[in-house]
Amino acid sequence: MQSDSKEWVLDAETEYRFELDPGASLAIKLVHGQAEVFGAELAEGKTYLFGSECKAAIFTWQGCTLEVTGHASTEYVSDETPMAAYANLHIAFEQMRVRALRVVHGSPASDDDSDANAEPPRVLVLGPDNSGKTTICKILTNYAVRAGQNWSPMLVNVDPSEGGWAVPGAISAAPVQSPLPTASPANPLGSAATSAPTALSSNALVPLSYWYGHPEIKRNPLLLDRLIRNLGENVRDRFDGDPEAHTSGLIVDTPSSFASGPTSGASTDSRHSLIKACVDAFKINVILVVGHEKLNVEMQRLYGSRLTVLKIPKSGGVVELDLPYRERVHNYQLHTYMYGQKIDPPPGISSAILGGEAVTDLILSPSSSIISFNDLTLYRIGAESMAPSSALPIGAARTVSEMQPVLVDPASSGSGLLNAVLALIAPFNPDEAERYDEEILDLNVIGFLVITNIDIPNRKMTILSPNQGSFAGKTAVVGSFEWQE
Ligand SMILES: Nc1ncnc2c1ncn2[C@@H]1O[C@H](COP(=O)(O)OP(=O)(O)OP(=O)(O)O)[C@@H](O)[C@H]1O
Repeated sequence: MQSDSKEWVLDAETEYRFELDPGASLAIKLVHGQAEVFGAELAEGKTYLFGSECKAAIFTWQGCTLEVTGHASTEYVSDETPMAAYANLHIAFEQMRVRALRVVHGSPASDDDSDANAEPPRVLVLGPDNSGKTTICKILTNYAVRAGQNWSPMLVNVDPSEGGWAVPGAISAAPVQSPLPTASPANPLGSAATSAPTALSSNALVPLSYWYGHPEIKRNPLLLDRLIRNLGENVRDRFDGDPEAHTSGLIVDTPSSFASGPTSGASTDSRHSLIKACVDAFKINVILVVGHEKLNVEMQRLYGSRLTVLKIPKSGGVVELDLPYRERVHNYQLHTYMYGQKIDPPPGISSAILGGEAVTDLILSPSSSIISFNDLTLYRIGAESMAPSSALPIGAARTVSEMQPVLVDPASSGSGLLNAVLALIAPFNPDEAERYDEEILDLNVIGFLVITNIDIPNRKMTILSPNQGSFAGKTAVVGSFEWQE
């Protein structure tokens, strides 16, 4: 054992919780027994690295011994966890999947009458700030993937402040085939292949993303509503073409502002319409409300008659994340998107794995290219600062609607493009007759860029992107995220 390592012996159904300071890393080895990090099992004898201010827990059902090296700013063992309740939920969802698969295979109906309308679980997770929504989505997804039935549940993230697999500002969906690791808040849902084809990560996901561009939903709820519906339509298309994949179901992680209006500045109306957008778009049949009595009552009233609304316990381990922390996480996410993930192991640890991969496999080298202003067409959606429609005097019309794509001229000094994060958008419909004004809102993202320099006299700008390629003729959309190395 390393001299600065500590051994933790965990009883059955307890968890070791830790929090890391900026720059600190932690190496955890499962010495023996069984253990998992948010539903993903650890392999005995392997060392797992955590960094970038990660806050997480290693839970054990049967008991285990962990060897922990490095410095955690907070670490303790808790025997009060809601894991049994989450596991019961998983069992209920598993039964729904099995029943749905039986119907797809045309197997004879069992005694169970409900086979007639057997639907896989399509779950919406709601809850206030720091209730552990993302963690619950991850645990339920990981349990499904581990069930040994070849399930690949669709995990959907409609929280634009979170980033998920892409960069913050995007909402996305991906079918998950292998357990999602936890190593850093830079990729809370595991790593995606979008960042670069050279990312040889064996378990990289291929998410479908749409670009909202802002952290807060109140900025443009109409736009978010439309993007959620677009994402839902895409997911449904995928399911229609593959009824077996459909039986794995889906799990949707939402922003806290769907649950708690006043603090987030989101009106009750826009909260409710965004929840409804999710329920419609993903044909939700189960709503999970994490530890919030009032919201549970509200959801029961609105949806209780036609779908299952369940209140589930919040874990005492969930850490309150303040605004400066969230901003640092946005930076980690963008850095990871461009450069891959690098966590220096604590002294004395030479071989370790990061989220299931060898550390060196996760390093990328982005490309910086100078392009002409004419190469890339840039848009912003809606006017730059816009009061919600409801705040306009009655009868007043906007000159620019929330949904209108507005061309951005890099040559204008107030373009706000320096250091801006841009989403590169899939090509427009090649058939001119099929084109329409707001088409750009319905196109998915094919990559993200950052403008690192603007040279107005020479009409050129420098673009940082994960991989090389030409931008000529492409379209990108700017939001309110900025990033500087
Ligand atoms: N049992 C636990 N022990 C230690 N840390 C935990 C535990 N559960 C969750 N966390 C950590 O707490 C933080 C908040 O959790 P999570 O992101 O799941 O909450 P959320 O409700 O999705 O947050 P948001 O307010 O961003 O919507 C994360 O850093 C997560 O890793």
